[in-house]
Amino acid sequence: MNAYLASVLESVKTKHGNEPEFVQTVEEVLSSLEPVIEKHPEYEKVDLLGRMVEPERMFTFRVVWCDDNGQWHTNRGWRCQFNGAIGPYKGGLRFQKNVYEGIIKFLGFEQTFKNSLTGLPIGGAKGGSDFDPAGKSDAEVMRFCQSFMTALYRYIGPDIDVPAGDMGVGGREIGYLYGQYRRLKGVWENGVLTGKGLSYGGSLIRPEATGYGAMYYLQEVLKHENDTIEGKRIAISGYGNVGWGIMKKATQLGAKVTYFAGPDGYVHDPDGVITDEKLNFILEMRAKDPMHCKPYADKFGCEFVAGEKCWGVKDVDVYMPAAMQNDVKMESAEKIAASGVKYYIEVANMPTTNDALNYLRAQKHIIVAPSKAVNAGGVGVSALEMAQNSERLVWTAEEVDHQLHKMMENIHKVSAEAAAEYGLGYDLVAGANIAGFKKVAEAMMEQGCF
Ligand SMILES: NC(=O)C1=CN([C@@H]2O[C@H](COP(=O)(O)OP(=O)(O)OC[C@H]3O[C@@H](n4cnc5c(N)ncnc54)[C@H](OP(=O)(O)O)[C@@H]3O)[C@@H](O)[C@H]2O)C=CC1
Ligand SMILES: O=C(O)CCC(=O)C(=O)O
Repeated sequence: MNAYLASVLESVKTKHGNEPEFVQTVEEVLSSLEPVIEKHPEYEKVDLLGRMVEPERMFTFRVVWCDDNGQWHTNRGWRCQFNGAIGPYKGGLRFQKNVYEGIIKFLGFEQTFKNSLTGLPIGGAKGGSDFDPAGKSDAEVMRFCQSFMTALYRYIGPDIDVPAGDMGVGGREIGYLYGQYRRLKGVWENGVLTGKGLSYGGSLIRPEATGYGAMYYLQEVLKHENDTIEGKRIAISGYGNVGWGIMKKATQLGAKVTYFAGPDGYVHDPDGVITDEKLNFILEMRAKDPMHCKPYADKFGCEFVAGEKCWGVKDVDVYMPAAMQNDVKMESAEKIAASGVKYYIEVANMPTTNDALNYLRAQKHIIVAPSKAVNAGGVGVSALEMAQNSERLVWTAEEVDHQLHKMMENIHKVSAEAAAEYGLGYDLVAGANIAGFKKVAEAMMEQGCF
Protein backbone atom coordinates (compact mmCIF):
# COMPACT_ATOMS: atom_id res chain seq x y z
CA MET A 1 0.00 0.00 0.00
CA ASN A 2 1.44 3.43 -0.85
CA ALA A 3 2.49 5.80 1.95
CA TYR A 4 -0.51 8.13 1.69
CA LEU A 5 -3.04 5.28 1.74
CA ALA A 6 -1.18 3.65 4.63
CA SER A 7 -1.19 6.87 6.65
CA VAL A 8 -4.95 7.37 6.12
CA LEU A 9 -5.62 3.79 7.17
CA GLU A 10 -3.36 4.12 10.21
CA SER A 11 -5.20 7.23 11.30
CA VAL A 12 -8.59 5.48 10.91
CA LYS A 13 -7.33 2.56 12.99
CA THR A 14 -6.13 4.93 15.71
CA LYS A 15 -9.31 7.01 15.80
CA HIS A 16 -11.76 4.14 15.42
CA GLY A 17 -10.06 1.30 17.27
CA ASN A 18 -13.35 0.48 18.99
CA GLU A 19 -15.30 0.37 15.70
CA PRO A 20 -13.91 -2.72 13.97
CA GLU A 21 -16.57 -2.87 11.23
CA PHE A 22 -15.75 0.67 10.13
CA VAL A 23 -12.00 -0.01 10.10
CA GLN A 24 -12.70 -3.19 8.11
CA THR A 25 -14.65 -1.46 5.35
CA VAL A 26 -12.16 1.40 5.07
CA GLU A 27 -9.30 -1.09 4.78
CA GLU A 28 -11.18 -3.08 2.15
CA VAL A 29 -11.89 -0.03 -0.02
CA LEU A 30 -8.47 1.60 0.37
CA SER A 31 -6.71 -1.65 -0.52
CA SER A 32 -8.17 -1.31 -4.05
CA LEU A 33 -7.24 2.32 -4.59
CA GLU A 34 -3.46 2.23 -4.89
CA PRO A 35 -3.33 2.48 -8.71
CA VAL A 36 -5.82 5.35 -8.69
CA ILE A 37 -3.89 7.28 -6.07
CA GLU A 38 -0.65 6.70 -7.99
CA LYS A 39 -2.30 8.11 -11.10
CA HIS A 40 -3.72 11.13 -9.21
CA PRO A 41 -1.04 12.53 -6.93
CA GLU A 42 -3.16 15.71 -6.62
CA TYR A 43 -5.53 13.83 -4.30
CA GLU A 44 -2.95 13.69 -1.53
CA LYS A 45 -2.33 17.45 -1.62
CA VAL A 46 -5.98 18.13 -0.73
CA ASP A 47 -6.15 15.12 1.59
CA LEU A 48 -9.03 13.71 -0.42
CA LEU A 49 -8.92 10.31 1.27
CA GLY A 50 -8.61 11.76 4.77
CA ARG A 51 -11.79 13.71 4.05
CA MET A 52 -13.52 10.72 2.49
CA VAL A 53 -13.14 8.53 5.58
CA GLU A 54 -14.58 11.24 7.84
CA PRO A 55 -18.40 11.53 7.83
CA GLU A 56 -19.60 15.00 6.88
CA ARG A 57 -21.90 14.83 9.87
CA MET A 58 -23.03 12.18 12.34
CA PHE A 59 -25.39 12.60 15.24
CA THR A 60 -26.82 10.58 18.09
CA PHE A 61 -30.19 11.09 19.66
CA ARG A 62 -32.36 9.79 22.46
CA VAL A 63 -35.46 7.79 21.54
CA VAL A 64 -37.91 7.32 24.38
CA TRP A 65 -40.99 5.17 23.97
CA CYS A 66 -43.64 3.46 26.08
CA ASP A 67 -44.42 -0.27 25.88
CA ASP A 68 -47.91 -1.77 26.05
CA ASN A 69 -47.62 -2.22 29.83
CA GLY A 70 -46.93 1.45 30.43
CA GLN A 71 -43.20 0.92 30.98
CA TRP A 72 -40.95 3.59 29.40
CA HIS A 73 -37.72 2.67 27.56
CA THR A 74 -34.78 4.68 26.30
CA ASN A 75 -32.92 3.72 23.11
CA ARG A 76 -30.24 5.43 21.07
CA GLY A 77 -30.72 6.59 17.48
CA TRP A 78 -28.07 7.64 14.94
CA ARG A 79 -27.86 9.22 11.52
CA CYS A 80 -24.59 9.38 9.68
CA GLN A 81 -24.59 11.76 6.68
CA PHE A 82 -21.39 10.37 5.27
CA ASN A 83 -20.85 12.05 1.93
CA GLY A 84 -23.12 14.43 0.02
CA ALA A 85 -20.80 15.24 -2.89
CA ILE A 86 -22.96 13.69 -5.60
CA GLY A 87 -26.47 14.13 -4.23
CA PRO A 88 -28.68 14.32 -1.13
CA TYR A 89 -27.64 11.87 1.56
CA LYS A 90 -29.36 8.54 1.00
CA GLY A 91 -29.33 5.26 2.87
CA GLY A 92 -31.37 3.00 5.09
CA LEU A 93 -32.20 2.78 8.76
CA ARG A 94 -31.36 -0.37 10.71
CA PHE A 95 -33.22 -1.30 13.89
CA GLN A 96 -31.36 -4.10 15.63
CA LYS A 97 -30.20 -4.76 19.16
CA ASN A 98 -26.50 -4.84 18.22
CA VAL A 99 -26.47 -1.52 16.34
CA TYR A 100 -23.87 1.00 17.54
CA GLU A 101 -21.91 3.85 15.97
CA GLY A 102 -19.37 1.59 14.25
CA ILE A 103 -22.09 -0.32 12.37
CA ILE A 104 -23.81 2.86 11.22
CA LYS A 105 -20.49 4.35 10.11
CA PHE A 106 -19.43 1.25 8.17
CA LEU A 107 -22.77 1.12 6.41
CA GLY A 108 -22.65 4.86 5.60
CA PHE A 109 -19.16 4.52 4.11
CA GLU A 110 -20.19 1.53 1.95
CA GLN A 111 -23.34 3.39 0.91
CA THR A 112 -21.31 6.29 -0.49
CA PHE A 113 -19.57 4.10 -3.08
CA LYS A 114 -22.62 1.94 -3.74
CA ASN A 115 -24.80 4.96 -4.44
CA SER A 116 -22.16 6.31 -6.78
CA LEU A 117 -22.20 3.00 -8.68
CA THR A 118 -25.92 3.33 -9.38
CA GLY A 119 -25.10 6.28 -11.65
CA LEU A 120 -27.84 8.30 -9.94
CA PRO A 121 -27.41 11.52 -7.92
CA ILE A 122 -27.45 10.19 -4.36
CA GLY A 123 -24.92 10.74 -1.57
CA GLY A 124 -24.16 8.21 1.15
CA ALA A 125 -25.82 7.93 4.57
CA LYS A 126 -27.05 5.40 7.09
CA GLY A 127 -28.92 5.47 10.37
CA GLY A 128 -30.65 3.32 12.88
CA SER A 129 -31.17 2.38 16.47
CA ASP A 130 -30.32 -0.28 19.01
CA PHE A 131 -34.07 -0.86 19.35
CA ASP A 132 -34.90 -4.56 18.99
CA PRO A 133 -38.14 -4.95 17.01
CA ALA A 134 -38.38 -8.69 17.77
CA GLY A 135 -41.46 -9.50 19.80
CA LYS A 136 -42.77 -5.92 19.85
CA SER A 137 -46.43 -5.22 19.14
CA ASP A 138 -47.50 -2.99 16.25
CA ALA A 139 -48.43 -0.26 18.72
CA GLU A 140 -44.99 -0.43 20.34
CA VAL A 141 -43.24 -0.24 16.97
CA MET A 142 -45.45 2.72 16.02
CA ARG A 143 -44.65 4.61 19.22
CA PHE A 144 -40.96 3.90 18.77
CA CYS A 145 -41.00 5.10 15.14
CA GLN A 146 -42.89 8.26 16.09
CA SER A 147 -40.37 9.08 18.76
CA PHE A 148 -37.44 8.29 16.41
CA MET A 149 -38.81 10.62 13.73
CA THR A 150 -39.53 13.37 16.25
CA ALA A 151 -35.81 13.45 16.99
CA LEU A 152 -34.76 13.20 13.33
CA TYR A 153 -37.20 15.21 11.22
CA ARG A 154 -35.38 18.57 11.41
CA TYR A 155 -32.29 17.11 9.78
CA ILE A 156 -33.76 15.28 6.79
CA GLY A 157 -35.81 16.23 3.70
CA PRO A 158 -36.26 15.28 0.03
CA ASP A 159 -33.27 17.46 -0.98
CA ILE A 160 -31.28 16.96 2.23
CA ASP A 161 -31.27 13.37 3.41
CA VAL A 162 -33.63 10.55 2.43
CA PRO A 163 -33.70 7.52 4.76
CA ALA A 164 -35.22 4.14 3.83
CA GLY A 165 -35.39 0.62 5.27
CA ASP A 166 -32.65 -1.84 6.13
CA MET A 167 -32.60 -4.75 8.59
CA GLY A 168 -35.54 -4.49 10.95
CA VAL A 169 -37.10 -1.61 9.00
CA GLY A 170 -39.65 -2.50 6.33
CA GLY A 171 -42.86 -1.03 4.93
CA ARG A 172 -44.61 -0.91 8.31
CA GLU A 173 -41.87 1.13 9.96
CA ILE A 174 -41.48 3.47 6.96
CA GLY A 175 -45.25 4.13 7.14
CA TYR A 176 -45.12 5.09 10.81
CA LEU A 177 -42.00 7.21 10.23
CA TYR A 178 -43.58 9.07 7.32
CA GLY A 179 -46.84 9.63 9.21
CA GLN A 180 -44.93 11.31 12.00
CA TYR A 181 -42.82 13.40 9.61
CA ARG A 182 -45.98 14.68 7.90
CA ARG A 183 -47.64 15.37 11.22
CA LEU A 184 -44.67 17.40 12.46
CA LYS A 185 -43.87 19.28 9.24
CA GLY A 186 -47.43 19.80 8.02
CA VAL A 187 -46.37 19.39 4.38
CA TRP A 188 -46.69 16.67 1.76
CA GLU A 189 -43.03 15.81 1.22
CA ASN A 190 -43.17 12.10 0.55
CA GLY A 191 -39.76 12.19 -1.17
CA VAL A 192 -38.25 12.34 2.32
CA LEU A 193 -38.36 8.55 2.72
CA THR A 194 -38.29 5.64 0.31
CA GLY A 195 -39.65 2.14 0.62
CA LYS A 196 -43.09 3.67 1.20
CA GLY A 197 -46.41 1.91 0.69
CA LEU A 198 -47.94 2.25 -2.77
CA SER A 199 -50.88 4.28 -1.47
CA TYR A 200 -48.70 7.24 -0.48
CA GLY A 201 -45.87 7.38 -3.00
CA GLY A 202 -43.99 4.11 -2.86
CA SER A 203 -42.51 2.62 -5.99
CA LEU A 204 -43.54 -0.64 -7.54
CA ILE A 205 -40.68 -3.16 -7.38
CA ARG A 206 -38.89 -1.41 -4.45
CA PRO A 207 -39.57 -4.32 -2.05
CA GLU A 208 -38.16 -6.75 -4.61
CA ALA A 209 -35.41 -4.48 -5.94
CA THR A 210 -32.39 -5.58 -3.92
CA GLY A 211 -32.94 -9.29 -4.56
CA TYR A 212 -33.95 -8.79 -8.20
CA GLY A 213 -30.94 -6.54 -8.75
CA ALA A 214 -28.64 -9.16 -7.23
CA MET A 215 -29.98 -11.76 -9.66
CA TYR A 216 -29.57 -9.39 -12.63
CA TYR A 217 -25.98 -8.79 -11.56
CA LEU A 218 -25.41 -12.54 -11.27
CA GLN A 219 -26.71 -12.92 -14.83
CA GLU A 220 -24.07 -10.45 -16.03
CA VAL A 221 -21.33 -12.43 -14.31
CA LEU A 222 -22.65 -15.64 -15.87
CA LYS A 223 -22.76 -13.99 -19.30
CA HIS A 224 -19.15 -12.94 -18.87
CA GLU A 225 -18.29 -16.59 -18.20
CA ASN A 226 -20.38 -17.86 -21.16
CA ASP A 227 -22.64 -19.51 -18.65
CA THR A 228 -26.40 -19.24 -18.11
CA ILE A 229 -28.77 -18.90 -15.20
CA GLU A 230 -31.09 -21.78 -16.15
CA GLY A 231 -30.92 -24.63 -13.69
CA LYS A 232 -28.53 -22.92 -11.28
CA ARG A 233 -28.90 -24.01 -7.65
CA ILE A 234 -28.31 -21.24 -5.14
CA ALA A 235 -27.43 -21.27 -1.43
CA ILE A 236 -28.24 -18.11 0.49
CA SER A 237 -28.18 -16.94 4.08
CA GLY A 238 -31.01 -14.71 5.28
CA TYR A 239 -34.58 -15.06 4.16
CA GLY A 240 -35.70 -11.51 4.88
CA ASN A 241 -36.53 -8.80 2.39
CA VAL A 242 -33.46 -9.40 0.25
CA GLY A 243 -33.59 -13.19 0.41
CA TRP A 244 -37.25 -13.09 -0.63
CA GLY A 245 -36.42 -11.04 -3.74
CA ILE A 246 -33.63 -13.46 -4.68
CA MET A 247 -35.94 -16.46 -4.27
CA LYS A 248 -38.65 -14.88 -6.45
CA LYS A 249 -36.37 -13.73 -9.27
CA ALA A 250 -34.35 -16.96 -9.25
CA THR A 251 -37.56 -18.87 -9.88
CA GLN A 252 -38.63 -16.52 -12.68
CA LEU A 253 -35.25 -16.98 -14.38
CA GLY A 254 -35.28 -20.77 -14.17
CA ALA A 255 -32.88 -21.09 -11.23
CA LYS A 256 -33.77 -22.06 -7.64
CA VAL A 257 -32.73 -21.41 -4.06
CA THR A 258 -32.12 -24.85 -2.59
CA TYR A 259 -30.44 -23.87 0.67
CA PHE A 260 -31.18 -21.00 3.01
CA ALA A 261 -29.69 -20.28 6.42
CA GLY A 262 -31.04 -18.38 9.40
CA PRO A 263 -29.88 -17.66 12.91
CA ASP A 264 -30.89 -21.17 14.10
CA GLY A 265 -29.36 -23.28 11.29
CA TYR A 266 -30.00 -24.03 7.65
CA VAL A 267 -32.71 -25.62 5.53
CA HIS A 268 -32.07 -27.81 2.48
CA ASP A 269 -34.97 -27.93 0.05
CA PRO A 270 -33.73 -29.75 -3.08
CA ASP A 271 -36.92 -28.78 -4.97
CA GLY A 272 -36.18 -25.12 -4.32
CA VAL A 273 -38.18 -22.32 -2.72
CA ILE A 274 -40.14 -21.85 -5.89
CA THR A 275 -43.83 -21.79 -5.11
CA ASP A 276 -45.95 -18.93 -3.76
CA GLU A 277 -46.98 -21.23 -0.95
CA LYS A 278 -43.36 -21.60 0.16
CA LEU A 279 -42.56 -17.91 -0.24
CA ASN A 280 -45.66 -16.89 1.70
CA PHE A 281 -44.86 -19.41 4.41
CA ILE A 282 -41.45 -17.78 4.87
CA LEU A 283 -43.07 -14.36 5.28
CA GLU A 284 -45.49 -15.74 7.89
CA MET A 285 -42.74 -17.68 9.64
CA ARG A 286 -40.59 -14.55 10.04
CA ALA A 287 -43.49 -12.50 11.34
CA LYS A 288 -44.51 -15.15 13.87
CA ASP A 289 -41.18 -16.48 15.06
CA PRO A 290 -38.15 -14.39 14.12
CA MET A 291 -34.67 -15.96 14.38
CA HIS A 292 -35.94 -19.41 13.32
CA CYS A 293 -36.17 -21.09 9.92
CA LYS A 294 -36.73 -24.66 11.17
CA PRO A 295 -40.55 -24.37 10.83
CA TYR A 296 -40.07 -24.31 7.02
CA ALA A 297 -38.29 -27.67 7.14
CA ASP A 298 -41.02 -29.11 9.40
CA LYS A 299 -43.80 -27.87 7.12
CA PHE A 300 -42.29 -28.96 3.78
CA GLY A 301 -40.54 -32.09 4.95
CA CYS A 302 -36.98 -31.05 4.21
CA GLU A 303 -33.69 -31.39 6.00
CA PHE A 304 -32.81 -28.89 8.75
CA VAL A 305 -29.30 -28.67 10.14
CA ALA A 306 -29.29 -26.91 13.50
CA GLY A 307 -26.62 -24.39 14.46
CA GLU A 308 -24.77 -24.57 11.12
CA LYS A 309 -24.42 -22.34 8.07
CA CYS A 310 -24.79 -23.78 4.57
CA TRP A 311 -21.33 -22.57 3.46
CA GLY A 312 -19.47 -25.53 2.02
CA VAL A 313 -22.39 -27.62 0.75
CA LYS A 314 -21.40 -29.14 -2.58
CA ASP A 315 -24.63 -29.53 -4.55
CA VAL A 316 -25.02 -25.83 -5.43
CA ASP A 317 -23.65 -23.56 -8.15
CA VAL A 318 -23.81 -20.15 -6.48
CA TYR A 319 -23.38 -18.86 -2.93
CA MET A 320 -25.14 -15.62 -2.01
CA PRO A 321 -24.74 -14.46 1.62
CA ALA A 322 -27.75 -12.16 2.11
CA ALA A 323 -28.18 -11.84 5.87
CA MET A 324 -25.72 -9.60 7.65
CA GLN A 325 -22.11 -8.44 7.98
CA ASN A 326 -19.25 -10.86 8.63
CA ASP A 327 -21.43 -13.90 8.13
CA VAL A 328 -18.63 -15.63 6.17
CA LYS A 329 -15.39 -15.89 8.10
CA MET A 330 -12.16 -17.66 7.18
CA GLU A 331 -13.36 -21.10 8.27
CA SER A 332 -16.44 -20.84 6.04
CA ALA A 333 -14.39 -19.39 3.17
CA GLU A 334 -12.15 -22.46 3.25
CA LYS A 335 -15.20 -24.72 3.07
CA ILE A 336 -16.60 -22.66 0.19
CA ALA A 337 -13.34 -22.92 -1.73
CA ALA A 338 -13.17 -26.67 -1.07
CA SER A 339 -16.72 -27.17 -2.34
CA GLY A 340 -15.58 -26.33 -5.88
CA VAL A 341 -18.34 -23.75 -6.39
CA LYS A 342 -17.49 -21.09 -8.97
CA TYR A 343 -19.68 -18.12 -8.02
CA TYR A 344 -19.51 -16.27 -4.70
CA ILE A 345 -21.89 -13.34 -4.96
CA GLU A 346 -22.03 -11.12 -1.86
CA VAL A 347 -25.43 -9.57 -1.25
CA ALA A 348 -25.68 -8.43 2.39
CA ASN A 349 -23.56 -5.40 3.24
CA MET A 350 -20.00 -6.62 3.94
CA PRO A 351 -20.99 -10.27 4.50
CA THR A 352 -17.37 -11.46 4.36
CA THR A 353 -14.48 -10.68 6.71
CA ASN A 354 -11.50 -9.14 4.92
CA ASP A 355 -9.24 -12.16 5.34
CA ALA A 356 -11.98 -14.48 4.05
CA LEU A 357 -12.72 -12.15 1.13
CA ASN A 358 -9.06 -11.96 0.12
CA TYR A 359 -8.75 -15.73 0.44
CA LEU A 360 -11.74 -16.29 -1.85
CA ARG A 361 -10.49 -13.68 -4.35
CA ALA A 362 -7.19 -15.53 -4.52
CA GLN A 363 -8.85 -18.82 -5.55
CA LYS A 364 -8.49 -19.21 -9.30
CA HIS A 365 -11.73 -21.19 -9.66
CA ILE A 366 -13.96 -18.68 -7.87
CA ILE A 367 -15.45 -15.43 -9.13
CA VAL A 368 -16.20 -13.04 -6.29
CA ALA A 369 -18.72 -10.23 -6.70
CA PRO A 370 -18.84 -7.48 -4.04
CA SER A 371 -21.94 -6.47 -2.13
CA LYS A 372 -21.68 -2.76 -2.81
CA ALA A 373 -22.27 -3.53 -6.49
CA VAL A 374 -24.56 -6.56 -6.18
CA ASN A 375 -27.05 -5.04 -3.72
CA ALA A 376 -27.09 -1.55 -5.26
CA GLY A 377 -30.42 -2.20 -6.99
CA GLY A 378 -32.23 -1.56 -3.71
CA VAL A 379 -31.01 1.97 -3.27
CA GLY A 380 -31.12 2.42 -7.05
CA VAL A 381 -34.86 1.82 -7.09
CA SER A 382 -35.16 4.06 -4.03
CA ALA A 383 -33.66 6.81 -6.19
CA LEU A 384 -36.26 5.98 -8.86
CA GLU A 385 -38.91 6.31 -6.15
CA MET A 386 -37.54 9.79 -5.37
CA ALA A 387 -37.75 10.64 -9.07
CA GLN A 388 -41.38 9.52 -9.21
CA ASN A 389 -42.19 11.54 -6.07
CA SER A 390 -40.57 14.66 -7.56
CA GLU A 391 -42.57 14.44 -10.76
CA ARG A 392 -45.70 13.23 -8.91
CA LEU A 393 -46.11 10.32 -11.26
CA VAL A 394 -46.23 6.57 -10.78
CA TRP A 395 -44.24 4.37 -13.11
CA THR A 396 -45.37 0.89 -14.07
CA ALA A 397 -43.69 -2.17 -12.59
CA GLU A 398 -42.31 -2.94 -16.05
CA GLU A 399 -40.72 0.50 -16.34
CA VAL A 400 -39.07 0.31 -12.90
CA ASP A 401 -37.91 -3.25 -13.46
CA HIS A 402 -36.50 -2.31 -16.86
CA GLN A 403 -34.53 0.58 -15.35
CA LEU A 404 -33.31 -1.64 -12.52
CA HIS A 405 -32.13 -4.24 -15.01
CA LYS A 406 -30.25 -1.64 -17.06
CA MET A 407 -28.72 -0.20 -13.89
CA MET A 408 -27.37 -3.58 -12.79
CA GLU A 409 -25.95 -4.28 -16.25
CA ASN A 410 -24.21 -0.94 -16.12
CA ILE A 411 -22.83 -1.46 -12.60
CA HIS A 412 -21.29 -4.73 -13.71
CA LYS A 413 -19.93 -3.09 -16.87
CA VAL A 414 -18.34 -0.06 -15.19
CA SER A 415 -16.83 -2.27 -12.48
CA ALA A 416 -15.32 -4.66 -15.01
CA GLU A 417 -14.06 -1.73 -17.10
CA ALA A 418 -12.48 0.02 -14.11
CA ALA A 419 -10.63 -3.15 -13.15
CA ALA A 420 -9.44 -3.65 -16.73
CA GLU A 421 -8.34 0.02 -17.01
CA TYR A 422 -5.94 -0.50 -14.10
CA GLY A 423 -4.68 -3.88 -15.36
CA LEU A 424 -6.53 -5.86 -12.70
CA GLY A 425 -8.27 -8.33 -15.01
CA TYR A 426 -11.81 -9.34 -14.11
CA ASP A 427 -11.54 -8.26 -10.47
CA LEU A 428 -15.06 -7.13 -9.66
CA VAL A 429 -14.20 -6.23 -6.06
CA ALA A 430 -11.44 -3.78 -6.98
CA GLY A 431 -13.41 -2.61 -10.02
CA ALA A 432 -16.48 -1.66 -7.96
CA ASN A 433 -14.34 0.17 -5.40
CA ILE A 434 -12.51 2.11 -8.11
CA ALA A 435 -15.61 2.93 -10.18
CA GLY A 436 -17.59 4.00 -7.09
CA PHE A 437 -14.67 6.07 -5.81
CA LYS A 438 -13.93 7.89 -9.07
CA LYS A 439 -17.22 9.76 -9.33
CA VAL A 440 -17.25 10.84 -5.68
CA ALA A 441 -13.58 11.88 -5.93
CA GLU A 442 -14.22 13.98 -9.04
CA ALA A 443 -17.22 15.69 -7.44
CA MET A 444 -15.25 16.46 -4.27
CA MET A 445 -12.31 17.83 -6.26
CA GLU A 446 -14.58 20.10 -8.29
CA GLN A 447 -16.43 21.40 -5.22
CA GLY A 448 -13.31 22.58 -3.37
CA CYS A 449 -11.93 21.66 0.04
CA PHE A 450 -14.21 21.34 3.04
N1 LIG B 1 -33.46 -4.20 2.28
C1 LIG B 1 -32.72 -3.64 1.32
O1 LIG B 1 -33.23 -3.02 0.38
C2 LIG B 1 -31.23 -3.76 1.37
C3 LIG B 1 -30.59 -4.57 2.28
N2 LIG B 1 -29.25 -4.73 2.21
C4 LIG B 1 -28.54 -5.61 3.13
O2 LIG B 1 -28.98 -6.95 2.95
C5 LIG B 1 -28.94 -7.68 4.19
C6 LIG B 1 -30.30 -8.25 4.53
O3 LIG B 1 -31.21 -7.17 4.64
P1 LIG B 1 -32.79 -7.39 4.67
O4 LIG B 1 -33.15 -8.62 3.95
O5 LIG B 1 -33.40 -6.10 4.28
O6 LIG B 1 -33.03 -7.59 6.22
P2 LIG B 1 -34.21 -8.35 6.93
O7 LIG B 1 -34.23 -7.84 8.31
O8 LIG B 1 -35.44 -8.29 6.12
O9 LIG B 1 -33.71 -9.87 6.90
C7 LIG B 1 -32.53 -10.29 7.50
C8 LIG B 1 -32.46 -11.80 7.45
O10 LIG B 1 -31.26 -12.24 8.06
C9 LIG B 1 -31.58 -13.22 9.05
N3 LIG B 1 -30.62 -13.17 10.13
C10 LIG B 1 -30.56 -12.31 11.16
N4 LIG B 1 -29.55 -12.62 11.97
C11 LIG B 1 -28.96 -13.71 11.42
C12 LIG B 1 -27.89 -14.54 11.78
N5 LIG B 1 -27.21 -14.33 12.90
N6 LIG B 1 -27.55 -15.59 10.96
C13 LIG B 1 -28.24 -15.81 9.82
N7 LIG B 1 -29.31 -15.08 9.45
C14 LIG B 1 -29.64 -14.05 10.23
C15 LIG B 1 -32.96 -12.85 9.53
O11 LIG B 1 -33.57 -13.98 10.16
P3 LIG B 1 -34.94 -13.77 11.02
O12 LIG B 1 -35.95 -13.24 10.10
O13 LIG B 1 -35.26 -15.17 11.45
O14 LIG B 1 -34.58 -12.87 12.12
C16 LIG B 1 -33.60 -12.48 8.20
O15 LIG B 1 -33.99 -13.63 7.51
C17 LIG B 1 -28.40 -6.65 5.21
O16 LIG B 1 -26.99 -6.75 5.23
C18 LIG B 1 -28.80 -5.33 4.61
O17 LIG B 1 -27.97 -4.27 5.07
C19 LIG B 1 -28.50 -4.11 1.25
C20 LIG B 1 -29.08 -3.31 0.33
C21 LIG B 1 -30.48 -2.99 0.37
O1 LIG C 1 -32.98 2.31 -0.27
C1 LIG C 1 -32.17 2.95 0.37
O2 LIG C 1 -32.12 4.17 0.43
C2 LIG C 1 -31.14 2.27 1.22
C3 LIG C 1 -30.92 0.82 1.00
C4 LIG C 1 -29.84 0.39 1.93
O3 LIG C 1 -29.93 0.59 3.12
C5 LIG C 1 -28.62 -0.21 1.42
O4 LIG C 1 -28.36 -0.11 0.22
O5 LIG C 1 -27.85 -0.78 2.22
